[in-house]
Amino acid sequence: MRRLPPVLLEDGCPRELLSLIRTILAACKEISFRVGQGALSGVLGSTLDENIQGETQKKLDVLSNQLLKDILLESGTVKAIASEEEDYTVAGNQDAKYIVAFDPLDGSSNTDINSLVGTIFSIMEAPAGSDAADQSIFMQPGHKQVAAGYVLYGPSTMLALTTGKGTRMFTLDKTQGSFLLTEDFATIPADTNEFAINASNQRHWQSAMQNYINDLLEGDTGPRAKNFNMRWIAAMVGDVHRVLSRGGLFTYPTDTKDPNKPNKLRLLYEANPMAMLVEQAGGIASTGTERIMDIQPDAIHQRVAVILGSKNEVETCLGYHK
Ligand SMILES: O=P(O)(O)OC[C@H]1O[C@](O)(COP(=O)(O)O)[C@@H](O)[C@@H]1O
Ligand SMILES: [Mg+2]
Ligand SMILES: [Mg+2]
Repeated sequence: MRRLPPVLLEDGCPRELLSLIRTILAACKEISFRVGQGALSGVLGSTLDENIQGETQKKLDVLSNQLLKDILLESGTVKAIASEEEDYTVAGNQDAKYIVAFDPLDGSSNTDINSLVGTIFSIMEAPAGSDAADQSIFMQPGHKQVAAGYVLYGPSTMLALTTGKGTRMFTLDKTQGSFLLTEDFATIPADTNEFAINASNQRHWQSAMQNYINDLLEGDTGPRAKNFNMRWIAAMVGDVHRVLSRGGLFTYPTDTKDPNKPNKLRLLYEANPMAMLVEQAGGIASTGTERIMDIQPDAIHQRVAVILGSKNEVETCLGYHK
């Protein structure tokens, strides 16, 4: 089985970008080890702190963030970082070419139940001549990403990665510490009979999503004339992994549950990297009204509605939003 560096070099991936990706993966291997140790690691449970978004930080959120931040900044491979767990961006090496936005631990409510979690990352070039300390260097639409990926800490630790040449899956061989290529070009089937949504929010959804989900639930006796299955992992990284593996529609739509927070998922380090992975595997990623990767961000922790996955099913869902 092939290791990651030769696979990426063959694609024409610049050495500086490869080096940055390997640095991120070095931190992820450490996170994988700590997550795998579970209760033995002493880092299950919550801290007494909240992040800038008002969410209680899990000990593993803080640890994962610290590992990624320290390794990235010490390596000199990155000009600046933005993280879910950092209030503001953090300046790195002024001379480095790339900037990285990451969700150090996605699905952190799953940590205490030994269920799926992962790290999501998005890499862009810093604008020429920009200042590493300038927060606005991250205000670029997702189509500017040069690479995106996640590491899923599941029964096996897997990396899904794209540098714009398709989406590939690697599996961490823990006996030698290398990510080995296990699926060359992931392809999301255009049709599906599986969807993922947190249905407990149903009464707060907008009418378009209400109508779409109602029609799915009516199964073969309704307008869709087929039965659908539902899954919800409560970790976007796990739900998107399933979509990349066997298709499906995943959505976290706009809702009115909390008027100050109409959307849940964050654009820079959740929606954009997942959108790039999904599009590179033949799927679609939209807010309901626009392509996620065309959104011009205006804040580091900006949130967006997400509807992604199998092309034909997402298009059907988008039809309800017109
Ligand atoms: O609590 P809910 O409504 O099930 O939300 C789950 C969603 O929240 C998230 O866990 C948010 O990510 P974090 O754990 O990084 O804050 C998504 O991964 C997931 O899709
Ligand atoms: Mg997350
Ligand atoms: Mg997180």
